Amino acid sequence: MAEALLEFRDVRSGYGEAVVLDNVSFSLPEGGSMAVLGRNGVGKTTLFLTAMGFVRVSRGSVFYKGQDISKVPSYKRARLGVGWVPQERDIFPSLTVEENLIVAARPGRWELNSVYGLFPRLKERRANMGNQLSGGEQQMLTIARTLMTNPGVLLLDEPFEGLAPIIVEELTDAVRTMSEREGMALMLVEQHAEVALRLTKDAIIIERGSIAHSATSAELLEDRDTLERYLGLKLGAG
Ligand SMILES: Nc1ncnc2c1ncn2[C@@H]1O[C@H](COP(=O)(O)OP(=O)(O)OP(=O)(O)O)[C@@H](O)[C@H]1O
Repeated sequence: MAEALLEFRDVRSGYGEAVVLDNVSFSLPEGGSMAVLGRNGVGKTTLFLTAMGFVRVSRGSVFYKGQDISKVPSYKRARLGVGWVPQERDIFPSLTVEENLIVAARPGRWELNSVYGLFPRLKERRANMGNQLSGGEQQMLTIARTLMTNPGVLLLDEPFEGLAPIIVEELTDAVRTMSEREGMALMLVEQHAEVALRLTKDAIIIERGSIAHSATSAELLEDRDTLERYLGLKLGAG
């Protein structure tokens, strides 16, 4: 079995006195990819915030590459390789695309050329200012900036939300290439279960702060009952 890259062991976390996640255990292997599914407000974003250390763990532990990082501050987790792509697009509006990428850069296999290879549209726009980009291009730049930090794992929080279908297609192609061809480990929070399941190897469904179901993504895609029970989804046949 591949070694665990990011692992939650019996994690409880939340805001102040409010417990949001409880009893959460999962293991993302090197090169793995995991969809995090669940209805609104069940704790998906909180799971990422807990992995990043923005939300405190009150029980259990978070491990990265075998190291207990439960008490490691967020900036150090980022430096260790936990790469967070927040829901809010995170770019510098008054820098060009290329400057946005360069300021994020840390040594590793992801550098300007390889990132432009993944996002040709950003190469075309490399001299444009951040604030001259469309929403979809800003989202690409947000992901690309995190890649430039050469993380060990990417945590993508609803990266396709509110984007035009054509852009979603470009972005899903990039995520697939990253994951399947480049072996980049990632976790993906996504409202559209079908999109997420087609991009990942494994999936967990969160319900009221705990993992209600876990399966391979391929299995879950076929498991209409489970998708309907936890996500209220009625997928068409095939
Ligand atoms: N800063 C905060 N302080 C207190 N409670 C919060 C805070 N952020 C989120 N919560 C609560 O934590 C719970 C889980 O929220 P979270 O954003 O993790 O859910 P989610 O599954 O990502 O939902 P969505 O799909 O709507 O983004 C919700 O009940 C929410 O109200």
